[in-house]
Amino acid sequence: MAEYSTLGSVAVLQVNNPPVNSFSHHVRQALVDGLERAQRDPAVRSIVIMGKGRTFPAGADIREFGSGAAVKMPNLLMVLQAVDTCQKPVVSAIHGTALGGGFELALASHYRLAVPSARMGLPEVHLGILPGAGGTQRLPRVVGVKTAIQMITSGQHIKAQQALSLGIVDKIVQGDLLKEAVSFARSVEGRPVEDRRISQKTVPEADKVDEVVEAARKTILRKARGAIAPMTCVQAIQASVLPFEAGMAREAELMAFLMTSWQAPAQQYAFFSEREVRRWSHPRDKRINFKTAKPRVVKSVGVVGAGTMGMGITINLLQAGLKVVMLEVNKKQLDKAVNTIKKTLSQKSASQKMSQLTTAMDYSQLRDVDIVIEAVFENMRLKKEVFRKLDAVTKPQTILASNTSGLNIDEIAAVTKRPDKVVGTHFFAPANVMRLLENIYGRQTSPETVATAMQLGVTIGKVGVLVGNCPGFVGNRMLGSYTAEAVFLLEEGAEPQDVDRAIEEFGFPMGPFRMGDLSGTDIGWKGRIAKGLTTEHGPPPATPALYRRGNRYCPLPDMLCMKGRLGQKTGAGWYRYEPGSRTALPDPVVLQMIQDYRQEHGFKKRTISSQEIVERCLYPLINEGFHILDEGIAARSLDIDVIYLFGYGWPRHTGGPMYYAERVIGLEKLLCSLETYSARYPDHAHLQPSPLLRNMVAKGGSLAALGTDSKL
Ligand SMILES: C/C=C(\C)C(=O)SCCNC(=O)CCNC(=O)[C@H](O)C(C)(C)COP(=O)(O)OP(=O)(O)OC[C@H]1O[C@@H](n2cnc3c(N)ncnc32)[C@H](O)[C@@H]1OP(=O)(O)O
Repeated sequence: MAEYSTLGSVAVLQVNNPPVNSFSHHVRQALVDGLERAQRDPAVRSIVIMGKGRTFPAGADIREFGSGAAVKMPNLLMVLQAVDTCQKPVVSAIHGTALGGGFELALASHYRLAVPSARMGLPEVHLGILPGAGGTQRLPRVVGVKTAIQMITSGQHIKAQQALSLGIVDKIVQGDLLKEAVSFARSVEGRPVEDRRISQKTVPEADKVDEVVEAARKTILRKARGAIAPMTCVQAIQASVLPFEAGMAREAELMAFLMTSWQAPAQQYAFFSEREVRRWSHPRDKRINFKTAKPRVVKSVGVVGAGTMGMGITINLLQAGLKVVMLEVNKKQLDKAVNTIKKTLSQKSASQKMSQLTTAMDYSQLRDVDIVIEAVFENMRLKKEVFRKLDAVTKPQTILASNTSGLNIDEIAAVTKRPDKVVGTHFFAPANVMRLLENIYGRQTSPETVATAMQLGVTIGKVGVLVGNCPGFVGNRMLGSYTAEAVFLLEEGAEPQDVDRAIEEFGFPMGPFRMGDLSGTDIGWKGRIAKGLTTEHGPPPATPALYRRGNRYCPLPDMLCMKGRLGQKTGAGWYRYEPGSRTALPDPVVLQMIQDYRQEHGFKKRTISSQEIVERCLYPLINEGFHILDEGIAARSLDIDVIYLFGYGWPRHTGGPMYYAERVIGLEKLLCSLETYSARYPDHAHLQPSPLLRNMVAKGGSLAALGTDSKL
């Protein structure tokens, strides 16, 4: 609701709809009623609108989308029209986050005040829609088309000070917002409101709009990678040079197009899933969950290993205000890491944050920390050695976490006397940037330990997802079938750039080969050597070239590594790189290597369509997701989707692999395609449809229902 009160001549409307004061139907109704009441009351000469509790309205109620409540009158447009055309000055007083419809409400007001900590913006693009309550028409009238495009297509929030510089906010107020707003409202009483109406202004430099739009188009199309909302936002902004009513009509038309697209619900699903993962449960025992398990307090963290991952994790922990003891046995590496950490932390807070960091070369210095995150090389023997030492030196309550990307947590835990306090915390590189934290539940991990790892994720600003223990966990296990199929495509006739192009056109920031070059082609190679699938000098003795342990195997990635082509770091991998450049250039040497290989093994080169590339790479990945759900490694399909959205660059506008499978491809079609491909390639095991997928197609049922139905 919106609470109505008066303070002398000022009517105050306070939106009260926790947690974020969104514009649910009852709020819209209360605002319209409040405005009418204020208009009617001769004693009222000005109106203040603000939010109660933590924030100014953060936009429309996204939970209403697609339901009757969203279209129930009055809609938001009517509320904003009432504000804009009000005869008495309306002042929006902003604190917290004025987002989406909330920011649009502020723009429809005649004056805007903000506290210094306030932030504002139009993030609708992240929900697959556009600011459809006049945001695409009013914002350019204040800041110009170029800035409006930047703000609306990025969805970024800006701070109060920047809003002031851009002319969005009239004044930044210190102290009590209500008091300040009421006093400001009094000061503008009696002044004409006509020239305060943004809707009646014209767009600055309107004659240059086509030029600006054209310049923005290329960048936006490249960045959007298949998402339709960003460019549709631009089209709406372009219409802001028309008379206001005509621009609003165009905005409404484009909004209707986006609202009815398949991408909007996918992005709204992504929004809620990102938050839903916080309500975790044990994948196989739903009685153990975020409500029943209590985390331990974590104030200090040990990090073992000062390589790329250890360094990134340390930065992340320091940024969150935690005390860190970073252990590295190699002094040179330790010094290098400290320098990099210092440089990476923001200038403003570097010295304060660095004072929270202790470096160590001796394990005994980790004795008092609350949790240790091991981030040494991905090698079981080494990890076991580290865990034995940690178990010996740390206090009994200390939780021991491994940043393994796929090794067996139970095997690591077994070398300690506290397997209940061992957990997997899989960070993604760069660890101080990537939002995903895949937490792994071992067989003996206690609920308290899991709750602590999940809470630590929240503390350090990660999106934490809890999964069970299996090789590669969820993310890398699914990725395995994707990369395997990508190299099989090379055998048949595709070139690395064909595969990458198709996957990037689908929406990934990078295809598998460019990604391989970035992370280092030797990472997978070392893993295959460790598993005995290959050696540093070629296939193990007496191994058929194209098979390992009965499974189809493509040795092309091993051959690449044997040539010393380890990716960007060696200037050559699947592509070549000019010195100092990260641009992947197709390399005749690699193409020849692939061609020779095809000839040697009797593969006949054929042209492979982008559609086949996408299906062959992504369908097995999704299929593995069904296996994972079936085995209870992930509790819900949304957990898998969030892992892929936040850790693997899966395009957000498709909702994530499992959402995409069910809502966009359709399970029946997915099954049919997998059956077709597996009939064509009977020895590609990952193309064999999962029993769960077959079952769901045969019996019906949704992935969402699967997540909420406890298997126990
Ligand atoms: C047409 C369309 C129009 C006019 C629009 O306005 S579209 C909506 C535009 N606004 C947004 O996209 C804002 C979305 N919300 C956020 O960015 C953040 O929630 C926040 C910055 C406002 C607050 O962040 P934080 O403090 O981290 O809190 P959470 O993100 O965890 O959110 C708390 C709970 O509130 C729910 N929520 C948030 N925004 C909305 C909303 N607009 N409608 C409905 N519900 C919303 C969110 O899901 C959390 O719920 P729980 O998970 O706690 O149940």
